[in-house]
Amino acid sequence: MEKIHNTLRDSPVARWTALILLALTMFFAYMFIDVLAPLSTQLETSLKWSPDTFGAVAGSEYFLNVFVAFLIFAGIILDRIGVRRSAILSGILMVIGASIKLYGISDHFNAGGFGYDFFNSFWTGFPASAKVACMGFAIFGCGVEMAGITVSKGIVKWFAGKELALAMGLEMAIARLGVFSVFRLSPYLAEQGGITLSVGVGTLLLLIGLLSFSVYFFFDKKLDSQTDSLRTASDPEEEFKVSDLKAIFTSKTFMVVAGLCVLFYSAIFPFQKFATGMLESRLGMTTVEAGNLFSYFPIGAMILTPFLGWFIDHKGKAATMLFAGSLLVIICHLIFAITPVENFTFAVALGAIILLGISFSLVPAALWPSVPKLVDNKVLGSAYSIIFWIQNIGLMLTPILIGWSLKVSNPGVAERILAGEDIKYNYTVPMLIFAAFGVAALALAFYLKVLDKKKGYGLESPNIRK
Ligand SMILES: N[C@@H](Cc1c[nH]cn1)C(=O)NCC(=O)O
Repeated sequence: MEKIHNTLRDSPVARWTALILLALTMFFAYMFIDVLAPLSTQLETSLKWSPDTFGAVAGSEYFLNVFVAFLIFAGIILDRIGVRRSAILSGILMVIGASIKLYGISDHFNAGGFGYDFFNSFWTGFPASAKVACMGFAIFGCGVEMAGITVSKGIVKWFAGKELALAMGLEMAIARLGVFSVFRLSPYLAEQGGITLSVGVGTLLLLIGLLSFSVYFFFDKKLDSQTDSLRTASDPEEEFKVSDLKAIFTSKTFMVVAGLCVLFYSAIFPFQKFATGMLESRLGMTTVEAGNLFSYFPIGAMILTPFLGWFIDHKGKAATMLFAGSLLVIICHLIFAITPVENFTFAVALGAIILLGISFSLVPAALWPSVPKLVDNKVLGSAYSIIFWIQNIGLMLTPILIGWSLKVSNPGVAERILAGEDIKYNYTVPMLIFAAFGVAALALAFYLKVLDKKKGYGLESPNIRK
């Protein structure tokens, strides 16, 4: 049979190359998200960032997305201007935000450089370095979340009806590799040239990411021109209208998925920021050792996610995976929270980290490819942006809550560390809070299974139809 109607997405080489270009930027973006995560101890001694300051900086990534609702606009922008332009815009935002954060923690700024006096003149309990870092991280956060929804819509554009979940799984695997790399690299770089070197390298890598998005731009343009020329007058592309968003907000199932997403991810991403400190404290390790141990978490997720993506493409069972992943997150956080000191060995910690890695494969592999089953393609960018927006509320508040709970459940410890004493925080209360998020996510995962069975969304069905 002669093949007609071929576009670039029908060529495996072209669509996998497009995926690699998108994923490479996300690799660098995820590195930057956690570049300070393994350095909480150094930040406390060198820049006087107490746990609540550290938590606030971690949460600041989401400030503009949540309060200015940038993510909602980002979804509308994406649905209006398309994947390639949205990718470039998000890449530029990431580079600008990262550069501001780098300036805030730099020796130059903290030795009285431009703007220091101003940022040091108000709310003196919060260091000037942290204020500028928050500003930069908030702008970076707009970029990274916009990039996240853009990449998701981009993958659907290239892989719908093909290896969609596998492609999404691979993109996430590459992002997890970024987290693994930064947990290894950041403490090492900080040891060699200080925290500025770690953040400086992270910023430079984001520039390379922007370059990768720029190359993707041309692939996307070519695909669009081919798709447009194949489109017939009787089959015009459906125009996006803001009023279409009503269907998303009024879908109960969509809201359950969004709720599950915010609860699950609140037990994961904010935990990444505190995990190194927790392991240092519970196992009496150095920062480098704790960073190395925790790096098995993203590696576990990296290995498993594409396989689970393949499984969902061919066999389905996404809703069951969401349930299993939520259950595992509870077990792991409870292990960290309540295992007695004498039983909390390296092996126990490693086992819990690997289990958490499995959980972090099950939920993302199942969640993101399920969204196109719940909404129309013309509002897909907005659907991802609304889920990310709801997720960002949790990701913003949780590190603040955890930093605060760590401080109040350890009265006087921050002051004694600042005075030079070598003592550690007790992480029981923060870890119980993380476990509680898991319990709530499990309840929603169960409800989602019930809804799917009743309404037949096909969440348990394979993506590839034979
Ligand atoms: N919100 C995005 C991107 C992100 C990563 N860390 C903080 N924000 C997201 O959740 N992506 C999905 C994933 O599983 O990485």
